[in-house]
Amino acid sequence: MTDPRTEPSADPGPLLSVRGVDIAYRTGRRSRVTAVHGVSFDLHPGQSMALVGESGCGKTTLGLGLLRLLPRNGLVPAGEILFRRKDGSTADIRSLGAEELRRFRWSEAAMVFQGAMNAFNPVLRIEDHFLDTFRAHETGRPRRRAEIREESAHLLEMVRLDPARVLDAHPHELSGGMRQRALIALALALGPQLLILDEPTTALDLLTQRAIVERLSELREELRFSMVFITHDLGLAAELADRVGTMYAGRLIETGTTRDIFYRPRHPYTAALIDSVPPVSGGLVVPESLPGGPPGLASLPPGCSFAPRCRHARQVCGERRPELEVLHTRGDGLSHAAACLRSRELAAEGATRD
Ligand SMILES: Nc1ncnc2c1ncn2[C@@H]1O[C@H](COP(=O)(O)OP(=O)(O)OP(=O)(O)O)[C@@H](O)[C@H]1O
Repeated sequence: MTDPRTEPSADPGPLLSVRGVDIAYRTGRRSRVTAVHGVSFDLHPGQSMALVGESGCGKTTLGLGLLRLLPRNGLVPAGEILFRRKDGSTADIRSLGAEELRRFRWSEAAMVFQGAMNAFNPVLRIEDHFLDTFRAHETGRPRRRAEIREESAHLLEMVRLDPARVLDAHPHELSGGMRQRALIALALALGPQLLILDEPTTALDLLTQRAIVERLSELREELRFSMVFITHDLGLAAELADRVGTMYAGRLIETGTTRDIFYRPRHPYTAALIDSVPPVSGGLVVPESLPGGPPGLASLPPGCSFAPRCRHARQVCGERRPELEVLHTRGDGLSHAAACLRSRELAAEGATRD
């Protein structure tokens, strides 16, 4: 578990500032479902934020929406996604034109998806993927192929792959772990300031997962990029992130430092999520798994979406929807906030974490 950097820095403000973002999917000519509701957070340079929550809570939708990579039926009908570019100017990703967006992706922010096989073109060699990426973003005179090959080799070495073996291979000739490493190298090719990773290691065995996660952490230290890390795996979140955001039914319902979330969760859902993970070591503790499932997007309950499953819910919870409320103020977007009407009361009773 890493601690957020506390020393004062020359931080010129957030790299990414997400304000009141809604993301929806069209489901018919006149119908749509809102998969992400009013999400706001700031991500400062060099920070790593994990987004956690059960399947279907909107993590992937949020990640895709931030870089405008949603499928054709996806849209971002509300909010701002402000990003401070390398030249110091700020862009609202929501309003970038197609060409600006093309230049923005890879060079400012890149995404690594789960299942690297689908991200590669099966008929192209790995070298060709690097070549295409570099060429697509060239502004001046085209660089020589040999020069690009050398740079690609360096990127592959960075993720601990042997370029001699990998550059000339087709994606199917590599193992899952090697493909995922190659994808990370490709995502880093143009020196992005932000990397969004969606379950990048889920399909891999534990040892491979661990090696990739360790390398990612080291690279983040070396290259100082920021990271949004989408995962089901709370262990990975604890290891890779200095901040965690819990999502439930499309909303961000708690955010804080990794320490806040794991040691002092203030939303009963976060607490239940943590309790549902069996401890790696220690005695026989029966995990208190969460009863029921998240609500359907089309039939969200009034009030707090978690209330029907919450053992601490009172009548008011079913009537009034809680906003994210700051419980502990810190700079650099590291405040601890929870969207629970009873969070202070429960904390005082010691009920959210005992
Ligand atoms: N292309 C789509 N069209 C319509 N609805 C979609 C589409 N993609 C996702 N959804 C819906 O949006 C909601 C959020 O899905 P999303 O994949 O973002 O959740 P998630 O938290 O990333 O889940 P997982 O961990 O399983 O990937 C789900 O209810 C899902 O059914």
